[in-house]
Amino acid sequence: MGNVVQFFSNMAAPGIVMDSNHQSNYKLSKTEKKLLRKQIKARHTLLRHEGIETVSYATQSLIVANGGLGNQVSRNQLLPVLEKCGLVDALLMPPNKPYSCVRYKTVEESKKAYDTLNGKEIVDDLGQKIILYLNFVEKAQWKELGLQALPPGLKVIEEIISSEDEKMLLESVNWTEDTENQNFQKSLKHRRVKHFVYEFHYENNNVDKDKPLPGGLPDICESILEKWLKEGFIKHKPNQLTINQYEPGHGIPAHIDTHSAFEDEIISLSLGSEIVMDFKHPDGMTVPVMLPCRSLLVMTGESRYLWTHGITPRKFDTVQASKGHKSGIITSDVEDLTLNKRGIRTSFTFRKVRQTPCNCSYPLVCDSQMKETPASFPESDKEALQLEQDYVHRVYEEIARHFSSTRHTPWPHIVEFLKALPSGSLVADIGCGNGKYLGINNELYMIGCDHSQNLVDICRERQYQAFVCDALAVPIRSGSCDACISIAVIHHFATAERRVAALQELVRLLRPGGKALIYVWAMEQEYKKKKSKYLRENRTSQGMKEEISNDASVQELLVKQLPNVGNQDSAHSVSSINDFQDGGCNSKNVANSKLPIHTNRTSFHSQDLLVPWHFKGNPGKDKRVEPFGPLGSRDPGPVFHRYYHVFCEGELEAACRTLNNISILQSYYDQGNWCVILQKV
Ligand SMILES: O=C(O)CCC(=O)C(=O)O
Ligand SMILES: [Fe+2]
Ligand SMILES: [Zn+2]
Repeated sequence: MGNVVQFFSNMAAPGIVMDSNHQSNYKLSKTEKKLLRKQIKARHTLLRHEGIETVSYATQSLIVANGGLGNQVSRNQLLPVLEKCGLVDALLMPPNKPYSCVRYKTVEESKKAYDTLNGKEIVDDLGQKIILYLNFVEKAQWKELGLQALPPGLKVIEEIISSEDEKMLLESVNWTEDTENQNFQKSLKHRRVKHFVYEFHYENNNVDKDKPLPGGLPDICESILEKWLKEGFIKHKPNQLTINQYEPGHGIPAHIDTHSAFEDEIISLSLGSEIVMDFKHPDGMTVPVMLPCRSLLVMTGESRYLWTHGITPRKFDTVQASKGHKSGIITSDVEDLTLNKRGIRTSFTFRKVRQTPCNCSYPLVCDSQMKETPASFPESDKEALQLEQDYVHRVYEEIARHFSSTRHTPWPHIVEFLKALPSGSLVADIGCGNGKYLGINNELYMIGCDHSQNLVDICRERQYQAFVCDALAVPIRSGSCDACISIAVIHHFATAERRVAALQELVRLLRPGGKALIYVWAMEQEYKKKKSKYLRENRTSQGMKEEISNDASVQELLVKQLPNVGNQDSAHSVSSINDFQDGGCNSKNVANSKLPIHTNRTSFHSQDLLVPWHFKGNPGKDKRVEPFGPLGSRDPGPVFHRYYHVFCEGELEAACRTLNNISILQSYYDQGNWCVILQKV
């Protein structure tokens, strides 16, 4: 039970010398052979269960199997052992994992550790003996190691009930639909459902708290729940039950159980047959989890509130072939996968109906915390900042990994600019995102910054220099940069003053003669009779296409529009935008103070708007069959909205012209963007 894996049973083995380059010049003793076998087994287990690839040549970093927090080995115990072999640069100990990762200052030191610590016995926190097995890895990196973990807060408890209880529970379900006193039962397109105590309405994903159904929980459940509570498997007693029955080929669309309807802990008992349930993070990561027959799935915290869960309608599941792997994640180890024919699965999902609004830490997916008012046009600097925080900063933080996965092709004109800079130039990328321009020209010293910590983390994982900061206050000394780039950043500032301030900040960084390249999204998506790639349908073209492919699937969004409470005259920032204009755009956007939601792949109708970011699942595989999302949309992933101010022709140039000490070297249109190259004089 629990998800801690003990890699190997303990065995008494001496610390023998094993050279990583391998030793065929002498015969291994029986004990040495056994140790070698165990060490190789550790490599396989790391790969299969954790997706960690070890390497057969010496590097600075080692994975220490069995030396992990999940094995009750504390840092205090492990570090001194490791330090006997050399200077430890870093020791990563991921939570609940039966391994850790150590990086030495030099390869010599890590080789020494490999040679002397393999098979070494240490004593864990509970006084038990643990044997360490070490293997080299390319890099010590916790983020990468974490990819194959169960969603935080998720547990699968195997064999929670006996086969007799399982039989009894299955027999207690009366699926006949005729009697009056039947609990609310429906045959949905892709499964049968029955509710107890409160009906769950799939139309609005909520329960009617004032209208409990006649009869309570089935008696047999009452006693089982009491037992689980006593044994500590669950923290509170549920008061609602949904029974789902899935024939092979049935499924349930990916969804998050409505926050406002139920408390934190949601549990589901699997009966009759095992099944694979998919958990998805809004960033796009999917974790398939095997739910064995007679196991209890416990979803709490992040796994309950932020991740969606669902069962793909299909007749076979891809499962781990290796014996002994019952519950838990299905890894993508192609050598260990097989097909498993589904049987009829009946699940008992118990939940506790919530009486007070949810105050979880995931406001972006929490219906209790959703803003009553959609974003409106800012009427003060304070409101502008709030708008940027809610509709730019927070959103990028949440979507960072998914966003990054759609940002890989650098735009040619920007590459050209960077390649033309003299070698040795110091260049700052202000709003660097995932760092896709930071490695374009190795002759430059490039440094990136972004407001999103998660995006900066991605840059650092790629070995780029990046830090978190606000583009209005960049902690770089004035006049120190030979060049700056600002790609798709300035359009996220919500007032003309703030956009100018962001431009001013770029200029401040430049030395006299230094150049800045600025890109902003254009209001005109059709220019000189040519539609931008954003408007064009071609989904396979290269270049900037990938930048918008994610948004492209989104059609009109059904977003509640509030009555217009805005005061048109007060949108003073917009009039100042219009002061900059050379013409062409009008101030339509001021007519209504609430921000319109843009329909992706269509022309813009307003300069200030919200652009949806839609988490897209795996389309072929994961067809949704019932409306499940909060807005009745087909996609279960949350939709995030990013604020944009799209620039009219001449507007960026006009904004630049308000700055002192600059000259505009070039101004052009590039695939739906207005672009300026300016120089500090
Ligand atoms: O079948 C299951 O285990 C889960 C059912 C479920 O997620 C639900 O009814 O909300
Ligand atoms: Fe659910
Ligand atoms: Zn919530």
